[in-house]
Amino acid sequence: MDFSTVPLPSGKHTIGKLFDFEAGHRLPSLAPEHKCSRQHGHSYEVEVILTASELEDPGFVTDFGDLAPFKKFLDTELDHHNLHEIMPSDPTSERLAQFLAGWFIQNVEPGIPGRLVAVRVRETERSWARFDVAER
Ligand SMILES: Nc1nc2c(c(=O)[nH]1)N=C([C@H](O)[C@H](O)COP(=O)(O)OP(=O)(O)OP(=O)(O)O)CN2
Ligand SMILES: [Zn+2]
Repeated sequence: MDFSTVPLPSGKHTIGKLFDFEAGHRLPSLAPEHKCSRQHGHSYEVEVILTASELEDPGFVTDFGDLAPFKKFLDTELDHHNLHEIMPSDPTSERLAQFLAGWFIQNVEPGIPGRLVAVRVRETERSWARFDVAER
């Protein structure tokens, strides 16, 4: 069969990569009777989502392997830490997603062709928050 005539539609490529870490937190701004005001921990899952206007050889938005500095940051600075050491205000999933987007843009983006679109943070199997980076 000849597949050379299959048309390639115009559109945008998006990639994502999942990371995880374990950390403790509490949300002190909540009422004392709220369970999340007490110290507790989560197995956090973080997904970074990237796009690029054009693919780099051999057809990547960004080589998944080039996201290794983000994994190193999570492993050394967040894994088995208390998130209050890192974030000044209540470390909700929403704020954590925004903070991680900022760190990624500052420290990983300059060395890769892709641009960060969003960061999704999952605290539990059923709860997640996503921060969408504004158009740049
Ligand atoms: N919008 C948000 N709401 C809540 C956050 C948050 O970051 N953003 N965080 C919490 C707590 O951290 C809590 O640990 C997680 O909440 P919840 O989903 O209620 O956790 P459970 O697994 O215990 O949920 P159940 O459905 O009750 O089992 C609270 N809210
Ligand atoms: Zn929590």
